[in-house]
Amino acid sequence: MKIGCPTEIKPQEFRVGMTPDAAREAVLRGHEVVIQQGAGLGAGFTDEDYVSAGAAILDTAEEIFATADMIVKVKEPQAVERKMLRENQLLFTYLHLAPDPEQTKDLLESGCTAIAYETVTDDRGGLPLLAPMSEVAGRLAPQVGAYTLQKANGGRGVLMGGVPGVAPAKVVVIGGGVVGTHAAKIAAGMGADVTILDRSLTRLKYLDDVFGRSFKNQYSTAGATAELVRDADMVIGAVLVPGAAAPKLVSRAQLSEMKPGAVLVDVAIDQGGCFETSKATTHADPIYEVDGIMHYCVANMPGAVARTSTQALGNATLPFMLNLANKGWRQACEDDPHLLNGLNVHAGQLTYYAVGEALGLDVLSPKLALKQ
Ligand SMILES: NC(=O)C1=CN([C@@H]2O[C@H](COP(=O)(O)OP(=O)(O)OC[C@H]3O[C@@H](n4cnc5c(N)ncnc54)[C@H](O)[C@@H]3O)[C@@H](O)[C@H]2O)C=CC1
Ligand SMILES: CC(=O)C(=O)O
Ligand SMILES: [Mg+2]
Repeated sequence: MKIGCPTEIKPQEFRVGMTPDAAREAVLRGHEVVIQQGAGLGAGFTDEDYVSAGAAILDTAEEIFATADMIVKVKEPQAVERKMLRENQLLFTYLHLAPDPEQTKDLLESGCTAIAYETVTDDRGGLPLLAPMSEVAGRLAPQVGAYTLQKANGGRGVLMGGVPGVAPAKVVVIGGGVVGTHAAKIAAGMGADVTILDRSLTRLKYLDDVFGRSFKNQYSTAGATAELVRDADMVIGAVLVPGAAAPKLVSRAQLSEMKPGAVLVDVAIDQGGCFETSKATTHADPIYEVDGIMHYCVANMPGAVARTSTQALGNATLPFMLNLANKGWRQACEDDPHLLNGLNVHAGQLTYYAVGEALGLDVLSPKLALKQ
């Protein structure tokens, strides 16, 4: 198979879909790998690194999209990229279609087959291709939140860990999955007073067993959330209902009850955000204010630490990418129901129920898509 990896073009996105190591693994299995010139530079990989791994370098994205059987990326294809996708071409990347009707329409029109990293599953109920970026975004959230809390950045001027004689910042993390757990670990490590909310008791029990007293946890109800948010210096939004738009858990009206200069970090923004006032921002202009509350809502947070993120994502996608290349998408998905769960679009039809529900579109069963 010919595998193509273009340069990411989303603003301030420095990750790349394939590392030189991933390219080498594909070449060793007899595949042809084409990388867009300079695609790896943002993550610290030169064209020479890819050539040493056996890949070929092409000058433009047009050439990559025109020749590759499978496109491996990081972020959802942008409008100009969607125009280059072809019928029968396989796209393997993050998509986040539920909050994105325009992208969905373009992918359906392209006739491509699209497997979304964020809906591939594993046999422990996890999301193995979302997890590495959730780890990164979770660990980044208190870091960017702490910066936003600084007075000059619009925040309350509160130090995460406080100092002897002065209380630390109160951090509330809504959602105790991968993002939330990593966020809580780092925030607690910075000395903050941290509480995680989740609506899964099993998850809360796990957090309690593993993390003991380093942070508190509470069952997520509207009442508990409102009370904690009112008193918080920083709220980190980390919920997920897989494939679906994020539930709105903090309303605009609640902002007026919060402390002026408190910070909301909405990591769940790539699924539409879990605060009513969230709108996606970029690394170039990440922070905005609503009713005196600072919002950080960057939809591709891991791009800020592109090298760490590219390596972490590459480790997770590699076995799936190799299976897709070795067997073709149909056989690979037939053999692995977890990979089939990643199928979101095939030949003009949606194949993921939660996306169909969010966008009011018909869905073809993924199992039937395998036959088409
Ligand atoms: N902005 C960015 O750059 C990035 C965003 N993300 C996003 O972060 C979000 C979280 O991802 P993960 O932690 O990997 O998901 P996860 O599935 O590991 O955890 C989500 C948690 O939310 C909980 N939850 C669901 N509804 C809830 C509610 N109403 N109240 C409290 N808890 C609730 C679930 O029980 C689960 O424990 C996703 O939307 C993901 O796409 C992930 C990585 C990067
Ligand atoms: C998860 C995701 O969308 C990202 O890492 O950008
Ligand atoms: Mg994202």
